Amino acid sequence: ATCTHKDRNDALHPLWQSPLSIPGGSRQSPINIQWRDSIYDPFLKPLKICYDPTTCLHIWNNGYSFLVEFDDSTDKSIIVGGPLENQYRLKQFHFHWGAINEWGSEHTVDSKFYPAELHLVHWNAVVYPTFEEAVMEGNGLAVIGVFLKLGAHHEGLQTLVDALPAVKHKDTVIEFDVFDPSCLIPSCPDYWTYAGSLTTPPLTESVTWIIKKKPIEVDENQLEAFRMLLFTSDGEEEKRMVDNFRPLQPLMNRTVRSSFQ
Ligand SMILES: CCCCNCC(=O)NCCc1ccc(S(N)(=O)=O)cc1
Ligand SMILES: [Zn+2]
Repeated sequence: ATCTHKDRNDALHPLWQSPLSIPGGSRQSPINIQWRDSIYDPFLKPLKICYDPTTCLHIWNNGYSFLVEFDDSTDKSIIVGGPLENQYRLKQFHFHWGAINEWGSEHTVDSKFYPAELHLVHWNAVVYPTFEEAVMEGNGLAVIGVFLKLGAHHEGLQTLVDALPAVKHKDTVIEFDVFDPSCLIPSCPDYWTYAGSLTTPPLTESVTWIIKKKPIEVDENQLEAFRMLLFTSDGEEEKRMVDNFRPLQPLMNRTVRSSFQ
């Protein structure tokens, strides 16, 4: 039988077979953001993003997505402000996407899916000695989510897309030594924020989510380039890396705040 819309997540990749959420999980991600239910918080500060492009290290295919990893041994690439009490160090960014443009993002806005979503992952090195420890703590991580929509060609993304054939298979890596991820973040300062979790194992409830209101535009060829990556290693039966997003999780007792009216 072919995968229907409902089954696609459960059948395609065991990782995303969700037991709804982890037992006892009260702040799981992703969620649907109902725009009219979000609450404007005038005390939210603007988010300050200061990245040093030379901290970029490499791109690797970890079998779930492709990650661009950064040297997080100093405070050279950080974010501060917004809903955050401390500054957070950039560790990596990655994407989630669909097999077709109708779906692919992890978060939805008023139940609308985008074809893809970018996650910029930061950790609280002020309070915790390592990323691994921060992953286990309620205020350990801050992830900026940016929606991708089908539209104009994205120049900045293209340098990344050009490198993807070199990381087609799981566990392949390529050096990538200068890239400024700010070029992937919309200039509009508006965002939603809520307390959530990692959307892949270990699914820990350690993430302050900062979801940008405005999407970035990418073209069809750039989305197709994501879809030619593989979940599988070289020599295994090929499985295209698509639909690597987790199903929506219950809001439970949470509010989503907005930085804008
Ligand atoms: C090499 C062994 C290290 C294990 N320890 C590393 C680890 O726990 N990593 C968790 C990584 C992760 C997962 C999901 C997101 S998302 N999609 O929520 O932004 C962000 C980051
Ligand atoms: Zn992610």
